[in-house]
Amino acid sequence: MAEGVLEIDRISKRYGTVRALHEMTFDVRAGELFGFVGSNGAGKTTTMRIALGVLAADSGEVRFDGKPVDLATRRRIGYMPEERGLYPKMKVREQLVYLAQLHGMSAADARRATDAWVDRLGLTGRRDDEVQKLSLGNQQRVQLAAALVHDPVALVLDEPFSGLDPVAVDVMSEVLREQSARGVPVMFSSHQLDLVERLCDRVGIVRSGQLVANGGVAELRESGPLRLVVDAPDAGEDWAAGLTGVRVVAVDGSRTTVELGEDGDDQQVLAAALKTGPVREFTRLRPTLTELYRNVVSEQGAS
Ligand SMILES: Nc1ncnc2c1ncn2[C@@H]1O[C@H](COP(=O)(O)OP(=O)(O)OP(=O)(O)O)[C@@H](O)[C@H]1O
Repeated sequence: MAEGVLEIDRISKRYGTVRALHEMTFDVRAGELFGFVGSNGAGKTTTMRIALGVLAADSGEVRFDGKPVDLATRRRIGYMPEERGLYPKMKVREQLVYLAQLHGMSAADARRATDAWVDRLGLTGRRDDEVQKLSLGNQQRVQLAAALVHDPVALVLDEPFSGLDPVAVDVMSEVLREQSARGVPVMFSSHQLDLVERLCDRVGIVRSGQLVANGGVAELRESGPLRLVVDAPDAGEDWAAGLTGVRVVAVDGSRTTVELGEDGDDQQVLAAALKTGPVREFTRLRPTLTELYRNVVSEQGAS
């Protein structure tokens, strides 16, 4: 069982005049599913390529299990590159056996592991087909098998869910959960925030080459502003206007959604609503990951 922690420590990278990463820092712990999110060009792929040694950093260090990652360790990390990395003319089984051996497995172990993953990922009927003849979703399953076939100690996956149909998304989710349950640190990037929210133990939001939020999904949501949904059928439209620390964000018929600032008080809102007559609903809401993400991105727009 893998026990390591993958640490990304103050990684900086420039492409000419473009600052792609600036002291990017986070870690992915053993047994953790870490979702890496951020807008296009934020620096996710660059970070993952540096973690795998496909690209050199200008400064900073990547460590696994407390030690700087060297070639031998890299061979033990499962990687799914964004540009994918399969040989189109090679057959599925032949290719996976070959890749497993490149990662140091014996021929017999490579065949055994290949057959197990081919079966697990529903590729048995395709194992003697050339990769280029498979649908994109099936190619992605092969790519996942390639990342897993050598029994990796950590997994780094660049947008593994993009382009998958719902059944394939379920298979991918299940496999990633299984791997993290085995103690493998798993990080993946995605633009599908609902999926990240459902699946991940921890989420990192990257903006302009830096991590601007990092925490458990529940913890991140708790850190966001509290909203209240109040249904007061007899109240006038502006019953909540003028309450201290309260901002009205939506009015839908008799339902009003307000956001509480630091000096806002939910009990004061409830009392004000009750003064107008009956209150049919009073719900506390924390922002979803998607809403938090939008806040982070719009702060970027404002800065
Ligand atoms: N080979 C390259 N040459 C020059 N600039 C590059 C190169 N690769 C990436 N960049 C720039 O570095 C920044 C970070 O890009 P990166 O691909 O890491 O972002 P990303 O978060 O993975 O984006 P996406 O979600 O679109 O995949 C962007 O400004 C990008 O244009």
